[in-house]
Parts: sequence; C-alpha cells; structure tokens
Amino acid sequence: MPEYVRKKLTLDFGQVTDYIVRRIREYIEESKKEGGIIGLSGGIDSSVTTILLSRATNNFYILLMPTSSTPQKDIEDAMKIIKIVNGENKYSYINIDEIINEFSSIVNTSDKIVIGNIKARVRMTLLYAFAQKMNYLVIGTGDKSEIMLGYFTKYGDGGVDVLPIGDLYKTQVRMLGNYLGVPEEIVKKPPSPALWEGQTAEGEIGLDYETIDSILYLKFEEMREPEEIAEMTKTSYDKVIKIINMVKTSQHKRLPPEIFRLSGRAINSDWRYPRQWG
Ligand SMILES: Nc1ncnc2c1ncn2[C@@H]1O[C@H](COP(=O)(O)OP(=O)(O)OC[C@H]2O[C@@H]([n+]3cccc(C(=O)O)c3)[C@H](O)[C@@H]2O)[C@@H](O)[C@H]1O
Ligand SMILES: Nc1ncnc2c1ncn2[C@@H]1O[C@H](COP(=O)(O)OP(=O)(O)OP(=O)(O)O)[C@@H](O)[C@H]1O
Ligand SMILES: [Mg+2]
Repeated sequence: MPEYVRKKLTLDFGQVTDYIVRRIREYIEESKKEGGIIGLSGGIDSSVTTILLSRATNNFYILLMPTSSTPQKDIEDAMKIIKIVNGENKYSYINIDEIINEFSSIVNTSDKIVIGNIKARVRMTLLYAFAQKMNYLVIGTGDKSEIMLGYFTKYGDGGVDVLPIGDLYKTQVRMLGNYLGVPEEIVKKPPSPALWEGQTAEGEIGLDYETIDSILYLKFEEMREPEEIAEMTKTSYDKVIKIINMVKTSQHKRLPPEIFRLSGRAINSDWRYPRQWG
C-alpha cells in the first residue's frame, strides 16, 4: 500500500470505536429492539463487529454456523472472540451441513458458487429467525471494500439490518482490530468467505486487500485516473480497471431492487425524487 494512502486511511480508532458503538446503541433503541444478533465466523470482520456490538449492549447473541468447508481454526478463533466478549452463555453452535445438502440436492447441483451462496443465505435465514424470536436486529459485518466490490452474497451475508463497519476498508478493519485487541492471528488471517475448501478472497479477486483498498480509495474518493492509480499502486492498468468494473457492475447488490414505475422516472425507485413532486 502506498505510504500516501496508508496515511489517509489511518484514523483515530478510539474515536471510530466510540462513534460506532454509540450508533449501534442508538440504532437498536430507535428501532425499538432489545439487542443485536450476529453471525461469527472467526474472520476479522465478524470478530471486530462482535466486539463493537458487545460494547454497545449486553443484549447480544452470536450464531456459529459452520459447514464442512469451515476450517477448524475458524471455529477456534470464533471461540476466542466469544471469550473476549464474555459471551459463553450467549451463543448457539449450529452445523448447517444438513440444510445445505437438502437445498443442493433439490437444486441438483454441485456448483461451488451456487452452493456457497446457499450457505450464506441459509445463515441469513437463521439469523433473521433468531432475531425475530428475540426481538433483536441482525447486525451485519460487511466492510467497505467488500461492499464496494460486491464481494458478498446478495441477500446472504448482504441481507442484514445495519452495517456498523461498512464505511471502513478491510485495511482499516484490520487496524481497528488491532486497536480492539483482536488476537493477531485473526487480524493477519487471509480473508475468506470459506464457502468452499481453500477459498480465499484475495485469490478469488486476484489482488491483495492493501492494493484493492488503495485502488478504491484513489478512484472513488480522490477521483484519480486509472493510469495514475496503476503507477501509484504498482499494479497493472488492467487490474485497476477490473476493480473499478467490479464496483460498477455490483450496484444492484447495494440498492433496493428497481421498481418499474408506471409513471415518472425510475431513479432507484425513489419516491422522493424531486421531479416526481415538481
Ligand atoms: N444487473 C443486475 N440487476 C439485478 N440483479 C442482478 C444483476 N446482475 C446480477 N443480478 C443478480 O445477482 C445474482 C448474483 O449475485 P450473488 O447471488 O450474490 O452471486 P455472485 O456475486 O455470483 O457470488 C457471490 C460472490 O461473493 C463472494 N462472497 C459471498 C459470500 C461471502 C463473501 C465474503 O466475503 O464473506 C464473499 C463469493 O465468493 C462470490 O464470489 C444473479 O444471480 C442475479 O440474480
Ligand atoms: N461459519 C460461520 N458462522 C457464522 N457466521 C458466518 C460463518 N461464515 C460466515 N459467516 C457470516 O458471514 C459474514 C461474511 O463472511 P466474511 O468472510 O466476509 O467475514 P469474516 O469471516 O468475518 O471476515 P473475512 O472477510 O476476513 O473472512 C461473516 O462476517 C459472518 O457474519
Ligand atoms: Mg471469512
């Protein structure tokens, strides 16, 4: 990561923590809910978000939902976080293999992406069922890098009520993790959705997150040209373009589905669009 970008992304993580913790607390209160539920994988995003949630409220609940493609190490790491947040009586361990196998046989596929996305959507379904039963909100774990790239399953891990760390790039989530005392092995672990054996985010996307974050920052916050970004990040022009295109083509994952309105202009189906009223 260019030193220039690292400096820009280095924040006062004490302030960031206070802000996010306060916003989680306020959001739960304003929603007239009693707490928050979260899926904990043992990865950095859910580890950091779980710690923030536990600081916002005592009313948190954690679901561990491993499958056969979940590394044992991830389960051990998730247990370390449960210990850190004193959550020993506030979690359920649910192996979802049987549900996944049932779905896969109905769909009649062994395609790893199709099955992987089923895993993410089954987790979402369980989180919402527990949330409603407990009168809690579903706390999302997506970070800014994944959200911008569309590197998540639509209505799977993308199906949540709030995104507390959604304005922090993965690199910043790691910095926040260090600040919060997340064990170093979790902070340093290669990010992985673990939707199939051996999957890593950086392998699937084709670039490491420090470079991805630099490209995202330089393009979308400083509006620099791809040629300059390629030079600054010592990356090929084609890879810079690939990252920019991932952001462009994944807009549908970040917006509510377009409604084909019978009158007026369909701008993201926003009824408040001024022309509609003017
Ligand atoms: N223009 C458009 N307008 C409206 N909808 C559009 C669309 N293009 C596709 N779609 C819909 O979107 C679907 C594709 O999206 P989706 O189902 O999400 O599937 P897709 O993006 O193909 O796969 C999800 C990706 O996210 C990764 N992932 C998943 C889960 C967690 C994590 C993680 O980091 O933990 C990462 C996973 O490894 C994979 O690369 C299409 O099948 C179609 O239904
Ligand atoms: N085995 C699991 N048990 C419970 N929740 C899970 C599991 N696997 C994934 N999830 C949920 O899906 C989210 C998306 O996964 P993702 O891999 O992006 O996040 P992460 O594992 O927390 O961090 P990283 O991106 O560094 O791997 C997780 O943060 C978690 O909320
Ligand atoms: Mg993960």
